[in-house]
Amino acid sequence: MSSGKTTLGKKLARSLGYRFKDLDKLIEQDQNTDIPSIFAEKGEAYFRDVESRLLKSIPVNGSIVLASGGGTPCFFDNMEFIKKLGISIFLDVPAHSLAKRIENHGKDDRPILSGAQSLAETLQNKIDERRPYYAQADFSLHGELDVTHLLEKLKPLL
Ligand SMILES: Nc1ncnc2c1ncn2[C@@H]1O[C@H](COP(=O)(O)OP(=O)(O)OP(=O)(O)O)[C@@H](O)[C@H]1O
Ligand SMILES: O=C(O)C1=C[C@@H](O)[C@@H](O)[C@H](O)C1
Ligand SMILES: [Mg+2]
Repeated sequence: MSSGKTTLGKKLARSLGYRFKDLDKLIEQDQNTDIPSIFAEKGEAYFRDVESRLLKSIPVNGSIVLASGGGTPCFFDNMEFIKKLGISIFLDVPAHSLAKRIENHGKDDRPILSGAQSLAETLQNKIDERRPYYAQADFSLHGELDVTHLLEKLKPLL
């Protein structure tokens, strides 16, 4: 949820000479519609099934940088699969910064946040609930650094 997966993922892919894939985009292409419509028309359980199926269609060790969805690691055995896929990175950004990024973005395109009374509080609750999954990533980075510094921190780890 605005932690910077797409921004960093694209730059990282370019610097490694890998392809970049975004799981949310793959889902929208597969379903021929956008994510809010999938949630509204088919429900979250359906979305999570599609998300897991498409995650598992990514080739292991395929020279790909994949940006997952914000909830991807937290359902089914997805995190186990992600760990088999390659190196996993958790971009750890505090809830108040995520809330600012989402407010600036201005579009209500995240069904799991829509209608939230306090964006920062809802994000904090989600992060608390999901941290046990995110914490299984091979590396955690403080995602508030600018993207150039994030890349510098990452490159020696890969
Ligand atoms: N390292 C960073 N520091 C500050 N702002 C950033 C950073 N990385 C990304 N952003 C900004 O945060 C917003 C979300 O970035 P991005 O789309 O890369 O996140 P995401 O994790 O892919 O989000 P989503 O959950 O929508 O897929 C954008 O406005 C982007 O410019
Ligand atoms: O955090 C989540 O559960 C989500 C994040 C987005 O990337 C999308 O995958 C979808 O909106 C759900
Ligand atoms: Mg993204």
